[in-house]
Amino acid sequence: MVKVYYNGDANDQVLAGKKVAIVGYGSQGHAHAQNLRDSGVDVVVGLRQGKSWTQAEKDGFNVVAVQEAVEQADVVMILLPDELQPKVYKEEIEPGLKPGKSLVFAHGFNVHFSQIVPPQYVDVFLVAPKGPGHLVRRTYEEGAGVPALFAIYQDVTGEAKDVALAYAKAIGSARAGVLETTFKEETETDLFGEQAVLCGGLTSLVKAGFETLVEAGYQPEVAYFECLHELKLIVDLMYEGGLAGMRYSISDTAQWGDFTSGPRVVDGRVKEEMKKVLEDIQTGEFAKSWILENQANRPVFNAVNNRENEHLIEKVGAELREMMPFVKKEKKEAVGASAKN
Ligand SMILES: NC(=O)C1=CN([C@@H]2O[C@H](COP(=O)(O)OP(=O)(O)OC[C@H]3O[C@@H](n4cnc5c(N)ncnc54)[C@H](OP(=O)(O)O)[C@@H]3O)[C@@H](O)[C@H]2O)C=CC1
Ligand SMILES: CC[C@](O)(C(C)=O)C(=O)O
Ligand SMILES: [Mg+2]
Ligand SMILES: [Mg+2]
Repeated sequence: MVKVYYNGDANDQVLAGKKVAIVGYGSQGHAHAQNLRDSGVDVVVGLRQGKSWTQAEKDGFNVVAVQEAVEQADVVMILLPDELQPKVYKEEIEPGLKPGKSLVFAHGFNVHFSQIVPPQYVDVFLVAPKGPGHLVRRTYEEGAGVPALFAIYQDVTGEAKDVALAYAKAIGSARAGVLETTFKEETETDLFGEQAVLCGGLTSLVKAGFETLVEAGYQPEVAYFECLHELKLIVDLMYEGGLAGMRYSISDTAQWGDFTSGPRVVDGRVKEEMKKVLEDIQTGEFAKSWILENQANRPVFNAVNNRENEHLIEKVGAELREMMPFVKKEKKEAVGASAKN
C-alpha cells in the first residue's frame, strides 16, 4: 500500500511564524481560512470588493486586495474559480511573488494545462481536499476531516513537502489521510471523478431514475424520496463500510436486484463512454472546451444550468425539504451565485 500521511507525520513548526494568504473566500476558501485559523495559523484573505469580502470580514478576517495579501504572505493558496485564476494570477499574484514563497493550488488544472506558468524561484505545490469545501469546514468542526492529495511541482527551498503536509494537517485533512500524487494525476483523476461518477454520473443517474418513475405514472414525491433523498442514506453506509457495509443493511431482495439489474443499467457501454471521457481529459480536449466556453461568456453552461434548475425534481425536492428541518440547508441561497462561502 502507498504511504498515507496522518497528523503525526506533519511538522506544525514549518508554518509557525509564517503568514498564509487565502486568495478567494468561496467553497474552499472560507473552509481553508477558518480551519487554518482554528489550527493556530496566521491567515490573511485576499479578495476583490464584493460579497465574499463582506463575509470574510464578518467572519473576523483581515481582508485586503489580492496583491497586498500575496505581498504580506509566505504561503499563497489560490482558491479562485479555475477559469478566473490565469488572469488574476498574471495581474495580481505573480507581481507579489518573491523568492522563497510558496505558491499553492487546491487543483492542478491551470498548472497542468499550462494556463499558469509559475516562476522558477518559488515553491509550487498543491493540497487538494477530496471533498466539497463546505464539508472541509463542517468535518473539521466535528473533529474529523476530508482526505487530501498533495503534489510537489517545484521545491526551491527544500521545505515544500513539509509545508504541504503541515498545511494539510491544519485544514484537518491529515486526520483522514493524505496521499502524495503528481499535478497530472490529481488533475486528471479529479476531473474524471467529478464528470463520470460524483457529479455528472450521479446527477444523470438520479434524474434518469426519477424521470422513469414519473413518466410511468408514479407520484413525483415518491420518486424523489426513492431516487434522491434515500441516496444519501445509502451512500452514508458505503462511506462507513464500503459496498459490503451498505449491502449488509439492505434487504436480500434489494441485494439480488443490485447484482442482477445494476450491471444492466451501468453496462459495458457506460464504461466505454467513461473511457472516452477520460481520454478527452487526458488529451486536453475537455480543458480546451471549458476555456473556450468561458471566453464566450458561458452560453452553454448558463443555458443548461437554467434548464436543470427548472427540472421537476428540483421543485418537488424543495417543497419536501421545507418539511424536513433536520436536513441541513448548506447555503441554499448561493445556488447560481458565483461565491459559495
Ligand atoms: N469547490 C470545491 O469544493 C473544490 C474546489 N477545488 C478547487 O479550489 C479552487 C476554488 O474553487 P471553489 O472554492 O469552488 O471556488 P468558488 O467559486 O467557491 O470561490 C470563488 C471565490 O473567488 C472570489 N473571486 C472571484 N473572482 C475574483 C477576483 N477577480 N479577485 C478576487 N477574488 C475573486 C469570489 O469572490 P466574490 O464574492 O467577489 O465573487 C469567491 O470568494 C479551484 O481551483 C477548484 O478546482 C478543489 C477541491 C474541491
Ligand atoms: C467533486 C467536485 C470537486 O472535484 C470536489 C468537490 O472535489 C470540485 O471540483 O468541486
Ligand atoms: Mg474534487
Ligand atoms: Mg474538481
